[in-house]
Amino acid sequence: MGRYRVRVATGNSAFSGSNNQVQLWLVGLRAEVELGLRLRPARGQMEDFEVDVSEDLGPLQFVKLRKIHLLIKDAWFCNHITVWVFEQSMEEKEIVFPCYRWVEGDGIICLPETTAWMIRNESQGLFQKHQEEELKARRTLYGWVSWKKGIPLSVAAASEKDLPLDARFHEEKKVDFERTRVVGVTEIALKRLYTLLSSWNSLEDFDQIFWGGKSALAKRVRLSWKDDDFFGYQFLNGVNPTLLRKSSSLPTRLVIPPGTEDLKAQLERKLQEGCLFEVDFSLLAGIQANVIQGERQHLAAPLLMLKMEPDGKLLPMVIQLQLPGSDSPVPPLFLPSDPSLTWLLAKAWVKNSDFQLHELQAHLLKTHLMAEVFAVATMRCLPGMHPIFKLLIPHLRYTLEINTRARTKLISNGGFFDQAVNTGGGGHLDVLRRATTCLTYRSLCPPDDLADRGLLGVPSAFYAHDAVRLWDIISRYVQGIVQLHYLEDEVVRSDPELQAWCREITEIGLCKAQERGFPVSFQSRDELCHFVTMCIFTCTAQHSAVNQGQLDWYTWVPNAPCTMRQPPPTTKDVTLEMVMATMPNVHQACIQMTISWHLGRFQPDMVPLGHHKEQYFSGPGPQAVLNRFQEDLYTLEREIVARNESLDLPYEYLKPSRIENSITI
Ligand SMILES: CCCCC[C@H](O)/C=C/C=C\C=C\C=C\[C@@H](O)[C@@H](O)CCCC(=O)O
Ligand SMILES: [Fe+2]
Repeated sequence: MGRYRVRVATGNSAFSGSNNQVQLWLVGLRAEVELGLRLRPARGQMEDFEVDVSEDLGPLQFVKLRKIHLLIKDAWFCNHITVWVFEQSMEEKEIVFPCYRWVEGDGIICLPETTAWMIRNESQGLFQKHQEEELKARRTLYGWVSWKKGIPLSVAAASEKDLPLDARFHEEKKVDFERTRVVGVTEIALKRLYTLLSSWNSLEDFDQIFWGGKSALAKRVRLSWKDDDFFGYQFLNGVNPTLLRKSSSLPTRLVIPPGTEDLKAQLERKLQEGCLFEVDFSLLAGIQANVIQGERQHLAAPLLMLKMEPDGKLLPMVIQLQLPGSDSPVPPLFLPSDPSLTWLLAKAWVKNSDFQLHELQAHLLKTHLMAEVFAVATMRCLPGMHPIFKLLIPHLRYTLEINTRARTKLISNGGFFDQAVNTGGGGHLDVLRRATTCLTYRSLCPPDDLADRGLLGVPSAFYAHDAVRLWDIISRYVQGIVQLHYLEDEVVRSDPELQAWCREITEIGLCKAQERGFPVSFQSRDELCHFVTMCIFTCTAQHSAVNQGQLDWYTWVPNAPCTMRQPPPTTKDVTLEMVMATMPNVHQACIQMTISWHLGRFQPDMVPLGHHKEQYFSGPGPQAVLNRFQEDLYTLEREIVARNESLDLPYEYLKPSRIENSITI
């Protein structure tokens, strides 16, 4: 018995309130009571009321709530329920019941109090029963499907409309996304009209469509894209810093034609000096090129060799556009000393190939689709009261919807890839399949990946430096939360939901990825922390590193052509006509600009890394860990700002204030 003050907190997004009435119960260890209230929750409001309860409820464990509709069902977004207990001669005690979900229909929702997982064994099995019922319902809502064979599984939803309401964009995000899409389509139409009668036979003609959404750096790209150091810089700190690696030997595919022995000597000298680097696009070899409006597109599978200069500049040394074949002549090597248009076209082929592997491997597969596997497995295996659910859920916001939209708008039949990209038309799916076969756990963990690629400690590798710093900060945050809940390794080993989550990701979502280093169980807190750090890093920092740069590096189309309309050159005689006949046509270029702007622009409702408002945890321990996380991020922010002040090209993508807390675009 006692007096209780109850606070009902409703979400702030549009339509979060409800005209339906809400009924509440308090459930204690010894009894439960229906509060007899009928409130209509208002958007953005916290509504308090007090009740006297005659029964002895015992320690509160759940709040149950139900929305009652007479005529119209009006979904309610409940943030949380907070209860203060005033008991005889005891100070008031605050108990929080997190929700952060839509309450639909008229079923009863059960909210466990925030520390439930810690006391789950002292609750006469009530929490266990609740968890089982919750996961049974979640497995019905979140199903797996193989969208295309050979790539990670996705959420079972033919379009975003099929997703559960809790996985959907909130109104503000949806309106902004749709508005931007309409602006983009309109911009394409206007640019097509504007260029209907214009020439398209010089590289400057791309200026005719270079308006609309673009960044200051995009304008710099337009001026500097032909420069070799600007070209090399992008493999370290551009939109795709994931392919560059330090050479440990001359690549076997690099067949040196007769008469270019001095080139071989230069390469060997740089190799000996430890400053030879390479980017190998062999993954594209043999991929079927797209046919766009009846016009066959073309693909290459380049190898780029670069040298790291003492001043930190990365300069291209040689480009081989195709793999040598036993029954074909030795492929020509393109050099900086070649005629300028020849060398420019060779570099354009490298950047077109980089566009394919960036968007399909680095961006879609290694961030979006990985995050989707984490999201579906989390919803299917981890109950809301589980500490790893609470740790991860803020970093999974909106990902299922943006990925479902990608499958219906970008990589779908007739989508962006089919319309304007030379791997479109099915080749893009083969690239995804090949990339999936070489998707290793190590490649998703920067300390391992950058060590394997020889990029640790390289002064001008700003992505590498910032990625390792962020990994360490996120790792400390994860360890802080894990150590509060798992007091020894045995608790990890004996957590059935956690072990099921791990298996669901590796064996189901990633299609038996244990052969590629992914775990099928966690034997220690360290193993758990490493994996969860990888999840959060992938959903936040890594996506930021490969997403934001689309606006800067892809809107000046010649710098990263989305398609190539003529075959790669096989001689050094390249004319401007050949270059313009190869580069994307006006329509393809307009689509590239629009998509790059749509996907790379700053999201108006973005939540910066570590600054989600939802409070899934309570008590001083988790709050102290989160506070430390935010402090560490702020320290890194200041470090990056200071470093960037001395740079001609500041590297901004891993500034914590610019990293979104989940993958939403
Ligand atoms: C290929 C890599 C993409 C990674 C995922 C991406 O970030 C997800 C995006 C999801 C949906 C994007 C839709 C964009 C739609 C409009 O910009 C587009 O329709 C504009 C005009 C182009 C066209 O379709 O005609
Ligand atoms: Fe993205």
